[in-house]
Amino acid sequence: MNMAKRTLESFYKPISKPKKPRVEDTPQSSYSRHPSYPFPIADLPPSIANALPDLPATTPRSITNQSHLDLLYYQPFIPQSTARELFHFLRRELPFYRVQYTIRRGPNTTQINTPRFTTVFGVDDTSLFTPNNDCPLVDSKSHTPIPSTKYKYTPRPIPACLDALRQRVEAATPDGTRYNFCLVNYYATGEDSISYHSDDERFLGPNPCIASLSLGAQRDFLMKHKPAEGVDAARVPIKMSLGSGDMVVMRGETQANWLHSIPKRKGCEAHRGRINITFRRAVVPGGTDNYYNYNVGEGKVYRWSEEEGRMVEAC
Ligand SMILES: O=C(O)CCC(=O)C(=O)O
Ligand SMILES: [Fe+2]
Repeated sequence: MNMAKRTLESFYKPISKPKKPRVEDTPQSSYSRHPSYPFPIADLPPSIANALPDLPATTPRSITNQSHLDLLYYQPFIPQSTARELFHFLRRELPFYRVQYTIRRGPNTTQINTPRFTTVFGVDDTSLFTPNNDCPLVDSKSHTPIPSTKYKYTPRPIPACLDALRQRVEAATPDGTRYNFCLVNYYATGEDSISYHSDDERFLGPNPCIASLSLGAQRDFLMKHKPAEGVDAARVPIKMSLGSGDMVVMRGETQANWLHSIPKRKGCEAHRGRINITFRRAVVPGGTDNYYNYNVGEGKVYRWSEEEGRMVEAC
Protein backbone atom coordinates (compact mmCIF):
# COMPACT_ATOMS: atom_id res chain seq x y z
CA MET A 1 0.00 0.00 0.00
CA ASN A 2 1.25 3.50 -0.79
CA MET A 3 1.30 5.16 2.65
CA ALA A 4 1.95 8.63 1.19
CA LYS A 5 -1.45 8.61 -0.44
CA ARG A 6 -3.34 7.82 2.75
CA THR A 7 -4.74 10.70 4.75
CA LEU A 8 -4.19 10.90 8.50
CA GLU A 9 -7.87 10.19 9.08
CA SER A 10 -7.86 7.08 6.98
CA PHE A 11 -4.61 6.00 8.62
CA TYR A 12 -6.29 5.72 12.01
CA LYS A 13 -9.45 4.14 10.66
CA PRO A 14 -9.33 0.37 11.06
CA ILE A 15 -8.83 -1.33 7.72
CA SER A 16 -11.95 -3.39 7.24
CA LYS A 17 -11.89 -6.32 4.88
CA PRO A 18 -14.40 -5.96 2.02
CA LYS A 19 -17.57 -7.77 3.05
CA LYS A 20 -18.06 -11.09 1.29
CA PRO A 21 -21.49 -10.78 -0.37
CA ARG A 22 -24.05 -13.20 1.02
CA VAL A 23 -25.58 -15.52 -1.56
CA GLU A 24 -28.88 -13.68 -1.22
CA ASP A 25 -27.15 -10.35 -2.04
CA THR A 26 -25.34 -11.57 -5.14
CA PRO A 27 -26.88 -9.84 -8.14
CA GLN A 28 -28.24 -12.37 -10.56
CA SER A 29 -27.18 -11.62 -14.10
CA SER A 30 -28.66 -14.44 -16.14
CA TYR A 31 -31.73 -16.63 -16.16
CA SER A 32 -33.20 -19.57 -18.02
CA ARG A 33 -36.40 -18.27 -19.57
CA HIS A 34 -39.08 -20.36 -21.26
CA PRO A 35 -42.80 -19.91 -21.96
CA SER A 36 -43.45 -23.12 -20.00
CA TYR A 37 -41.87 -21.74 -16.77
CA PRO A 38 -44.06 -19.79 -14.34
CA PHE A 39 -41.09 -17.41 -13.82
CA PRO A 40 -37.47 -17.14 -15.07
CA ILE A 41 -35.08 -19.51 -13.27
CA ALA A 42 -31.70 -18.07 -12.22
CA ASP A 43 -28.44 -19.57 -13.44
CA LEU A 44 -26.02 -20.95 -10.86
CA PRO A 45 -23.90 -18.27 -9.18
CA PRO A 46 -20.16 -18.57 -9.97
CA SER A 47 -19.42 -19.85 -6.46
CA ILE A 48 -21.43 -23.01 -7.22
CA ALA A 49 -20.72 -23.27 -10.98
CA ASN A 50 -16.96 -23.08 -10.37
CA ALA A 51 -17.11 -25.97 -7.91
CA LEU A 52 -18.82 -28.37 -10.36
CA PRO A 53 -15.70 -29.47 -12.32
CA ASP A 54 -14.27 -30.88 -9.06
CA LEU A 55 -17.19 -33.27 -8.59
CA PRO A 56 -17.51 -35.98 -7.47
CA ALA A 57 -15.93 -35.06 -4.15
CA THR A 58 -15.33 -38.75 -3.28
CA THR A 59 -15.13 -42.08 -5.08
CA PRO A 60 -18.35 -44.04 -4.63
CA ARG A 61 -18.88 -47.18 -2.60
CA SER A 62 -20.52 -50.00 -4.51
CA ILE A 63 -23.27 -51.82 -2.58
CA THR A 64 -24.12 -55.17 -4.13
CA ASN A 65 -24.15 -57.41 -1.08
CA GLN A 66 -27.84 -58.40 -1.34
CA SER A 67 -29.73 -60.10 -4.11
CA HIS A 68 -30.66 -57.81 -7.04
CA LEU A 69 -29.20 -54.80 -5.27
CA ASP A 70 -26.80 -52.58 -7.22
CA LEU A 71 -26.06 -49.17 -5.69
CA LEU A 72 -23.31 -46.62 -5.95
CA TYR A 73 -23.08 -44.44 -2.85
CA TYR A 74 -21.21 -41.13 -3.01
CA GLN A 75 -20.69 -39.87 0.51
CA PRO A 76 -20.65 -37.10 -0.57
CA PHE A 77 -20.89 -36.26 -4.26
CA ILE A 78 -20.87 -32.51 -3.48
CA PRO A 79 -18.76 -31.14 -0.60
CA GLN A 80 -20.62 -29.65 2.38
CA SER A 81 -20.31 -25.91 1.78
CA THR A 82 -21.24 -26.13 -1.94
CA ALA A 83 -24.11 -28.50 -1.14
CA ARG A 84 -25.41 -26.01 1.42
CA GLU A 85 -25.25 -23.14 -1.04
CA LEU A 86 -26.88 -25.24 -3.76
CA PHE A 87 -29.69 -26.23 -1.40
CA HIS A 88 -30.51 -22.58 -0.60
CA PHE A 89 -30.19 -21.58 -4.25
CA LEU A 90 -32.54 -24.29 -5.60
CA ARG A 91 -35.09 -23.83 -2.83
CA ARG A 92 -35.21 -20.12 -3.64
CA GLU A 93 -35.20 -20.30 -7.44
CA LEU A 94 -37.34 -23.29 -8.50
CA PRO A 95 -41.13 -23.36 -8.87
CA PHE A 96 -42.73 -26.05 -6.68
CA TYR A 97 -46.12 -27.75 -6.55
CA ARG A 98 -48.16 -29.63 -3.97
CA VAL A 99 -49.87 -32.10 -6.28
CA GLN A 100 -53.27 -33.62 -5.56
CA TYR A 101 -54.77 -36.45 -7.58
CA THR A 102 -57.45 -39.09 -7.27
CA ILE A 103 -57.02 -42.82 -7.61
CA ARG A 104 -59.90 -45.05 -8.61
CA ARG A 105 -60.13 -48.64 -7.46
CA GLY A 106 -63.40 -50.16 -8.65
CA PRO A 107 -66.22 -48.01 -7.26
CA ASN A 108 -63.94 -46.19 -4.77
CA THR A 109 -62.03 -43.00 -5.39
CA THR A 110 -59.41 -41.71 -2.99
CA GLN A 111 -57.91 -38.25 -3.03
CA ILE A 112 -54.15 -38.22 -2.58
CA ASN A 113 -52.30 -35.16 -1.29
CA THR A 114 -48.64 -35.65 -2.21
CA PRO A 115 -46.85 -35.27 1.14
CA ARG A 116 -44.00 -33.08 -0.17
CA PHE A 117 -43.37 -30.31 -2.71
CA THR A 118 -42.35 -31.47 -6.19
CA THR A 119 -41.29 -30.11 -9.56
CA VAL A 120 -40.02 -31.65 -12.81
CA PHE A 121 -38.18 -30.69 -15.99
CA GLY A 122 -37.38 -32.64 -19.14
CA VAL A 123 -38.87 -34.58 -22.01
CA ASP A 124 -38.61 -38.22 -23.07
CA ASP A 125 -36.31 -39.51 -25.82
CA THR A 126 -38.90 -39.16 -28.61
CA SER A 127 -38.85 -35.33 -28.53
CA LEU A 128 -36.20 -32.62 -28.49
CA PHE A 129 -36.36 -29.04 -27.23
CA THR A 130 -35.42 -26.32 -29.71
CA PRO A 131 -34.32 -22.75 -28.89
CA ASN A 132 -37.35 -21.51 -30.89
CA ASN A 133 -40.16 -20.55 -28.48
CA ASP A 134 -42.73 -20.66 -31.30
CA CYS A 135 -41.92 -24.33 -31.84
CA PRO A 136 -40.34 -25.53 -28.61
CA LEU A 137 -40.46 -29.29 -29.34
CA VAL A 138 -39.60 -31.37 -32.40
CA ASP A 139 -39.64 -35.08 -33.06
CA SER A 140 -36.17 -36.36 -32.13
CA LYS A 141 -35.87 -38.45 -35.33
CA SER A 142 -37.50 -36.32 -38.04
CA HIS A 143 -36.86 -32.93 -36.37
CA THR A 144 -40.37 -31.87 -37.44
CA PRO A 145 -42.69 -30.08 -34.96
CA ILE A 146 -44.58 -32.47 -32.68
CA PRO A 147 -48.39 -32.46 -32.85
CA SER A 148 -49.96 -30.32 -30.12
CA THR A 149 -51.82 -33.43 -28.91
CA LYS A 150 -48.67 -35.43 -28.22
CA TYR A 151 -48.50 -34.46 -24.54
CA LYS A 152 -51.23 -33.67 -22.02
CA TYR A 153 -48.92 -31.26 -20.16
CA THR A 154 -46.45 -28.81 -21.67
CA PRO A 155 -42.94 -30.21 -21.13
CA ARG A 156 -40.38 -27.81 -19.63
CA PRO A 157 -36.71 -27.82 -20.64
CA ILE A 158 -34.21 -28.52 -17.84
CA PRO A 159 -33.06 -25.04 -16.71
CA ALA A 160 -29.33 -24.26 -16.98
CA CYS A 161 -28.81 -24.51 -13.20
CA LEU A 162 -30.04 -28.12 -13.11
CA ASP A 163 -28.59 -28.99 -16.50
CA ALA A 164 -25.08 -28.18 -15.24
CA LEU A 165 -25.67 -30.66 -12.42
CA ARG A 166 -27.08 -33.24 -14.83
CA GLN A 167 -23.93 -33.02 -16.93
CA ARG A 168 -21.70 -33.53 -13.88
CA VAL A 169 -23.76 -36.48 -12.72
CA GLU A 170 -23.67 -38.04 -16.19
CA ALA A 171 -19.91 -37.60 -16.37
CA ALA A 172 -19.64 -39.44 -13.05
CA THR A 173 -21.98 -42.31 -13.97
CA PRO A 174 -19.58 -45.04 -15.05
CA ASP A 175 -21.88 -46.84 -17.50
CA GLY A 176 -22.51 -43.72 -19.60
CA THR A 177 -26.21 -43.27 -18.75
CA ARG A 178 -27.77 -40.14 -20.27
CA TYR A 179 -30.58 -38.45 -18.37
CA ASN A 180 -33.43 -36.48 -19.92
CA PHE A 181 -35.48 -35.83 -16.76
CA CYS A 182 -34.83 -34.07 -13.54
CA LEU A 183 -37.39 -34.59 -10.73
CA VAL A 184 -37.09 -32.47 -7.59
CA ASN A 185 -38.67 -33.14 -4.20
CA TYR A 186 -38.70 -30.61 -1.37
CA TYR A 187 -39.42 -32.04 2.07
CA ALA A 188 -40.27 -28.94 4.10
CA THR A 189 -40.20 -30.70 7.48
CA GLY A 190 -39.98 -34.18 8.96
CA GLU A 191 -43.72 -34.48 8.29
CA ASP A 192 -43.05 -34.62 4.52
CA SER A 193 -42.20 -38.03 3.13
CA ILE A 194 -42.36 -40.51 0.26
CA SER A 195 -43.84 -43.92 0.91
CA TYR A 196 -42.38 -47.24 -0.23
CA HIS A 197 -42.34 -47.50 -4.03
CA SER A 198 -40.02 -48.45 -6.85
CA ASP A 199 -39.26 -46.37 -9.91
CA ASP A 200 -39.66 -49.31 -12.25
CA GLU A 201 -42.15 -47.73 -14.63
CA ARG A 202 -42.11 -49.26 -18.09
CA PHE A 203 -41.50 -45.85 -19.65
CA LEU A 204 -37.98 -45.90 -18.18
CA GLY A 205 -37.10 -49.08 -20.10
CA PRO A 206 -35.63 -52.22 -18.50
CA ASN A 207 -33.17 -51.88 -15.57
CA PRO A 208 -33.17 -48.07 -15.43
CA CYS A 209 -30.30 -46.21 -13.83
CA ILE A 210 -31.49 -43.42 -11.50
CA ALA A 211 -29.14 -40.97 -9.78
CA SER A 212 -30.53 -39.45 -6.59
CA LEU A 213 -28.87 -36.42 -4.99
CA SER A 214 -29.64 -35.14 -1.48
CA LEU A 215 -29.25 -31.55 -0.23
CA GLY A 216 -30.13 -30.02 3.13
CA ALA A 217 -31.47 -31.90 6.13
CA GLN A 218 -30.32 -35.45 6.78
CA ARG A 219 -33.06 -38.02 6.26
CA ASP A 220 -33.25 -41.80 6.40
CA PHE A 221 -33.55 -43.61 3.07
CA LEU A 222 -35.02 -47.08 3.60
CA MET A 223 -34.81 -49.95 1.15
CA LYS A 224 -36.49 -53.34 1.31
CA HIS A 225 -36.76 -56.22 -1.16
CA LYS A 226 -40.14 -56.63 -2.86
CA PRO A 227 -42.06 -59.65 -1.59
CA ALA A 228 -40.59 -62.67 -3.36
CA GLU A 229 -40.00 -66.35 -2.83
CA GLY A 230 -37.02 -66.92 -0.57
CA VAL A 231 -37.08 -63.34 0.74
CA ASP A 232 -37.68 -63.01 4.46
CA ALA A 233 -40.54 -60.45 4.74
CA ALA A 234 -39.60 -59.74 8.38
CA ARG A 235 -36.06 -58.72 7.49
CA VAL A 236 -35.17 -55.20 8.66
CA PRO A 237 -34.87 -52.71 5.80
CA ILE A 238 -31.53 -51.28 4.75
CA LYS A 239 -31.19 -47.78 6.25
CA MET A 240 -28.97 -45.14 4.69
CA SER A 241 -28.78 -41.83 6.49
CA LEU A 242 -28.49 -39.45 3.55
CA GLY A 243 -26.65 -36.23 4.31
CA SER A 244 -26.39 -33.00 2.32
CA GLY A 245 -24.38 -33.62 -0.87
CA ASP A 246 -24.73 -37.42 -0.80
CA MET A 247 -25.76 -39.23 -3.97
CA VAL A 248 -27.10 -42.75 -4.45
CA VAL A 249 -27.18 -44.25 -7.94
CA MET A 250 -29.66 -47.11 -8.24
CA ARG A 251 -28.75 -49.43 -11.10
CA GLY A 252 -29.33 -52.78 -12.73
CA GLU A 253 -32.12 -54.88 -11.24
CA THR A 254 -32.54 -52.64 -8.17
CA GLN A 255 -35.81 -50.96 -9.26
CA ALA A 256 -37.33 -54.23 -10.44
CA ASN A 257 -36.72 -55.89 -7.06
CA TRP A 258 -36.45 -53.27 -4.33
CA LEU A 259 -38.70 -50.63 -2.79
CA HIS A 260 -37.44 -47.41 -1.26
CA SER A 261 -38.91 -44.68 0.95
CA ILE A 262 -38.18 -41.58 3.02
CA PRO A 263 -40.31 -42.02 6.15
CA LYS A 264 -41.55 -39.13 8.28
CA ARG A 265 -39.20 -38.24 11.06
CA LYS A 266 -39.19 -36.44 14.39
CA GLY A 267 -36.22 -34.92 16.17
CA CYS A 268 -33.28 -32.66 15.62
CA GLU A 269 -33.35 -32.19 11.86
CA ALA A 270 -37.12 -32.52 11.50
CA HIS A 271 -37.79 -28.80 11.16
CA ARG A 272 -35.17 -28.37 8.41
CA GLY A 273 -35.89 -28.69 4.70
CA ARG A 274 -34.41 -31.26 2.36
CA ILE A 275 -34.16 -31.30 -1.44
CA ASN A 276 -33.84 -34.49 -3.43
CA ILE A 277 -33.07 -34.45 -7.14
CA THR A 278 -33.41 -37.58 -9.25
CA PHE A 279 -31.98 -37.76 -12.76
CA ARG A 280 -33.76 -40.28 -14.98
CA ARG A 281 -34.19 -41.24 -18.59
CA ALA A 282 -37.71 -41.70 -19.97
CA VAL A 283 -37.87 -43.41 -23.35
CA VAL A 284 -41.51 -42.94 -24.42
CA PRO A 285 -44.11 -40.10 -24.26
CA GLY A 286 -46.05 -41.87 -21.48
CA GLY A 287 -43.15 -41.06 -19.17
CA THR A 288 -43.42 -37.35 -19.87
CA ASP A 289 -47.16 -37.28 -19.16
CA ASN A 290 -46.73 -39.34 -16.00
CA TYR A 291 -43.97 -37.15 -14.57
CA TYR A 292 -45.78 -33.85 -15.21
CA ASN A 293 -49.05 -35.28 -13.94
CA TYR A 294 -47.58 -36.36 -10.58
CA ASN A 295 -44.95 -33.65 -10.06
CA VAL A 296 -46.53 -30.47 -11.51
CA GLY A 297 -50.24 -31.20 -12.00
CA GLU A 298 -52.76 -28.41 -12.40
CA GLY A 299 -52.62 -26.75 -8.99
CA LYS A 300 -50.91 -23.67 -7.55
CA VAL A 301 -47.27 -22.71 -8.02
CA TYR A 302 -45.26 -22.27 -4.84
CA ARG A 303 -42.04 -20.38 -4.32
CA TRP A 304 -39.77 -20.08 -1.30
CA SER A 305 -40.18 -16.86 0.68
CA GLU A 306 -37.02 -15.84 2.53
CA GLU A 307 -39.06 -13.42 4.70
CA GLU A 308 -41.60 -16.01 5.78
CA GLY A 309 -39.20 -18.96 5.82
CA ARG A 310 -41.67 -21.17 3.95
CA MET A 311 -43.13 -21.93 0.54
CA VAL A 312 -45.82 -19.41 -0.43
CA GLU A 313 -48.07 -19.17 -3.47
CA ALA A 314 -46.13 -17.54 -6.28
CA CYS A 315 -47.95 -14.68 -7.95
O1 LIG B 1 -36.06 -38.18 -1.52
C1 LIG B 1 -35.47 -39.21 -1.82
O2 LIG B 1 -34.32 -39.47 -1.46
C2 LIG B 1 -36.16 -40.26 -2.67
C3 LIG B 1 -37.11 -39.70 -3.69
C4 LIG B 1 -37.72 -40.77 -4.53
O3 LIG B 1 -37.64 -41.93 -4.25
C5 LIG B 1 -38.45 -40.42 -5.76
O4 LIG B 1 -38.62 -39.22 -6.06
O5 LIG B 1 -38.87 -41.33 -6.49
FE1 LIG C 1 -38.15 -43.19 -5.91
